Amino acid sequence: MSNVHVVSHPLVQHKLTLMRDKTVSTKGFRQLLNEIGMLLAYEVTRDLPIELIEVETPLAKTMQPTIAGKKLVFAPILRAGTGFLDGMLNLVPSARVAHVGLYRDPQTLEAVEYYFKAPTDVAERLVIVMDPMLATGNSAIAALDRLKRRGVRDMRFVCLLAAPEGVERLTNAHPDVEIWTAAIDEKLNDHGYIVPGLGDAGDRMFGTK
Ligand SMILES: O=P(O)(O)OC[C@H]1O[C@H](OP(=O)(O)OP(=O)(O)O)[C@H](O)[C@@H]1O
Ligand SMILES: O=c1cc[nH]c(=O)[nH]1
Ligand SMILES: [Mg+2]
Repeated sequence: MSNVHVVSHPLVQHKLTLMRDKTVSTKGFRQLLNEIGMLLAYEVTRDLPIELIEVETPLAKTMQPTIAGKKLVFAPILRAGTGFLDGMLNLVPSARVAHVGLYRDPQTLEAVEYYFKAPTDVAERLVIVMDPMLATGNSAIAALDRLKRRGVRDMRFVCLLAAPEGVERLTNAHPDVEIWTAAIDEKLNDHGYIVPGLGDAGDRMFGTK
């Protein structure tokens, strides 16, 4: 799957293994997600274009690299996507933020929108959409659809865990959007949960179950 980048960095893999453990505390889970967010931000920005600009050091004028091209928007899918946000903003503090409020209907597994707020110039930016879980793909597809309706043309999707079904559906629905994930797990269960997975990311982050 050429659209998909599995981030195999040992730090990411180690932290993900810790997060899967059902005995990890809410505090620990949130902290790990934040740390992995930072590492995934590093990976998803790895190929950003650079250009040379002139800088004057105390010793000489010199041409040195700086990030060129579109500015960034981070777009967490509420709620669980916000778990990545602080870590990502630590690396790119000047990024703007778009909030995409979606919940997955537990019966139909359809994504239901309840909030959307994006920077006015979002269409001119590179948008990194983030959500720890890519299960059926319904939420990710709905978020990308919504941002495309706002005119966004350049997007990347970052998650922690994906199910093969979600990767396939997202890739078919949005072949122009590349995916970064720390792992692709075995399957979805009958309730649309990723197996072995890590359970319900939002509930584990916020202690709501
Ligand atoms: O690929 P899908 O089948 O759409 O499933 C993934 C979605 O499910 C979870 O959100 P949930 O609806 O539980 O909301 P929450 O983040 O507020 O807990 C998760 O954070 C994703 O957004
Ligand atoms: O395994 C899953 C699937 C959807 N949402 C989650 O939080 N976990
Ligand atoms: Mg949830």
